[in-house]
Amino acid sequence: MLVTLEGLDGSGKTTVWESLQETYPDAVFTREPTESWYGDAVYRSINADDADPLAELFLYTADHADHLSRVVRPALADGDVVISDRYSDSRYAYQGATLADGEIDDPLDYVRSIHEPFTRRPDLTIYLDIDPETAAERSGGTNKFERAAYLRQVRDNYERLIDADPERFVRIDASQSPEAVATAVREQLAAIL
Ligand SMILES: Nc1ncnc2c1ncn2[C@@H]1O[C@H](COP(=O)(O)OP(=O)(O)O)[C@@H](O)[C@H]1O
Ligand SMILES: Cc1cn([C@H]2C[C@H](O)[C@@H](COP(=O)(O)OP(=O)(O)O)O2)c(=O)[nH]c1=O
Repeated sequence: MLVTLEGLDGSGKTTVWESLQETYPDAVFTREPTESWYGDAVYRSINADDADPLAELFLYTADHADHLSRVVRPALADGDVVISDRYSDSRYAYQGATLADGEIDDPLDYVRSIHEPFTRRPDLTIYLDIDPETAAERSGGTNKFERAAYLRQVRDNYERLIDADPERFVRIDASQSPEAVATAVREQLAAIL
C-alpha cells in the first residue's frame, strides 16, 4: 500500500508525516526530494536562482526513479505500507507551474506523460489543502507575494490532478490546528490500513 502526502509548501505535510511515525511504527516513511545524491542535486538546483526549469524537472524525475527502484518498489514487494512526504504529484503540480511560461503547451500533462511509463500510482493521496497566502506565510521564503502567486498556480494544478483522479485523493482542511489535521489524516488512514 502506497500512501502519499501532497500540498503546498507550509501546508503541514512534514508535521503530519512525523506524527504518523508514532502511529504506524512498522510503515516505511520516505520523502521526495530524497536524501540520496540525486536529492542533493535537486536541492542544489532549488538553491540556484538561474536553474533551468526543464533541467530541474529531469533532476527531480531522476530522484524519483531512484527513489522508486531503491526504496518504494522493494518495500511494496515486502508487503510494507509506504508513506511518502511528496511524490509524483509534486512534480505534476510544481513543474507544471515552473514550465508554464516556456514552449511546452500543457506542462502538467507533459510531466505526467514522462512519468506514466515507469512510476507507481499511489493507492491513496492525502492532499493538505491550504490557501497560498497562509502557505507562503508558514513556509517563510524570500518574497512572500511572489511566493504566493507561484503557489496559486501550483494549487490550481493540484485541483486539476484531483479532478482527473478523484477517487485517489482525500482532501483535508490544512488550516485547522496541527492536532485536528493529524486526527483527520489518521481517520482516513485507519479506514484503509
Ligand atoms: N496545522 C498547522 N497550523 C499552523 N501551523 C502549522 C500547521 N502545521 C504545520 N505548521 C507550521 O508550519 C510550518 C510548515 O510546516 P511543515 O510541516 O514543515 O509543512 P510542509 O512540510 O508542508 O512544508 C512549520 O513551522 C510548522 O510548525
Ligand atoms: C518533490 C518535489 C518538490 N518540489 C519543491 C517543493 C518545495 O518547494 C521544494 C522542496 O520540497 P520540500 O523539502 O518537501 O519542501 P516543503 O517541506 O517546504 O514542502 O521542492 C518540486 O518543485 N517538485 C517536486 O517534484
